[in-house]
Amino acid sequence: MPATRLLRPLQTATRRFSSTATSSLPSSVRLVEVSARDGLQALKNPILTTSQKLEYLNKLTASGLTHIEAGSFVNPKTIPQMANSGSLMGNLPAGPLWSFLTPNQRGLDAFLAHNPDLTTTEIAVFVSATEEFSMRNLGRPRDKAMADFGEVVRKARETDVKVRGYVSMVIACPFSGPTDPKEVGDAVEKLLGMGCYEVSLGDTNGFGTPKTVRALLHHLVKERGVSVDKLAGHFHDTYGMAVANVQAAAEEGVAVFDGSVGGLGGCPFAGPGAAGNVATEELVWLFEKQGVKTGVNIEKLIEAGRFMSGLLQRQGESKVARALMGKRTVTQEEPKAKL
Ligand SMILES: CC(C)(COP(=O)([O-])OP(=O)([O-])OC[C@H]1O[C@@H](n2cnc3c(N)ncnc32)[C@H](O)[C@@H]1OP(=O)([O-])[O-])[C@@H](O)C(=O)NCCC(=O)NCCSC(=O)C[C@@](C)(O)CC(=O)[O-]
Repeated sequence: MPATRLLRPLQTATRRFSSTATSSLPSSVRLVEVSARDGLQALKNPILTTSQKLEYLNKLTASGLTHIEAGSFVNPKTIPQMANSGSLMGNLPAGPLWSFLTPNQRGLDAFLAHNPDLTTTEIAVFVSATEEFSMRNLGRPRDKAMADFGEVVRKARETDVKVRGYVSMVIACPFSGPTDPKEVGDAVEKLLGMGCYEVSLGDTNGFGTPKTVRALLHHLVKERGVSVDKLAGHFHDTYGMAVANVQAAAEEGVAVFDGSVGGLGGCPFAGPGAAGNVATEELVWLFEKQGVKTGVNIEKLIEAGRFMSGLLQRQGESKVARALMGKRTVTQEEPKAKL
């Protein structure tokens, strides 16, 4: 067969792929930085002081991030790293929206007791799509957790507190296997119905693949009519699939993604080996290289990651940060590329 005939289908396929991939991505995304909560919560030591955390949060703010989870009002005996979350309030830098995880009414009361500026702070509530993880993470069955959070959100909304929602184990659960997308849909609808402005879909153990992520979003958006504007992606990178899953979700219309600088973290109740979120550096690189605006300066973000690595005395997991710090990406055009 002549070479031109062999090339033609390939060129057509490439054209089709490029136009689909770029046209279906949003023009900008909002990144929600969770390293100061999800990233740190599993670490028993070193426990970071309030001033160390504030210095880190200032560096994150300087990078241009506009939405940052700063801490949680949870049991300090099980999550000692979050015990000083309240002391951050009042000293948070101007600019971002600051989020605090609250597991119950007591968490909301503690949040309010620290006189938060309600124009720049919010709480986040969290449920599980699976019964087993609900018991481990919240000590309550799903129905009870949802009913309790219904009251928390009602009271929060009465006092004009914005509430973000999370659903964990949206793809699969290490304790019960694959998650039925209908369970996720039920939880998402209940959280939105009670007054959460957005629900972040937690692939807590990183079991997702682009195929399962697309199937979940298809169920939520196409079959149940959930507005994609109300959804965020929260992908852990346990199996190295998080970037691929983010790309798939973005192509399905999701435009809000949680990330953790340096890929720090993991839920302490999600079983052994639960890894951190997709590194925020990877999110910035992935999107900016495809012309999708993040508003984040990657060099300043990497500087924040270096600072955190120094505090924790451990290397970050971000390949992008490592490449840019070590200038391993050197190609003909890369050194001149503006990031
Ligand atoms: C789940 C509860 C609240 C059970 O709290 P409970 O139902 O109230 O249970 P309890 O009454 O048996 O209380 C247990 C202990 O927690 C204390 N307590 C209770 N509530 C509070 C509070 N608000 N602030 C401070 N202390 C609290 C309470 O005082 C008691 O202390 P003790 O008497 O044993 O000394 C508690 O065990 C807890 O705070 N656990 C930590 C949960 C947590 O932080 N999980 C990780 C975050 S979720 C996550 O990472 C997933 C996510 C969001 O990232 C998305 C994803 O990746 O999928």
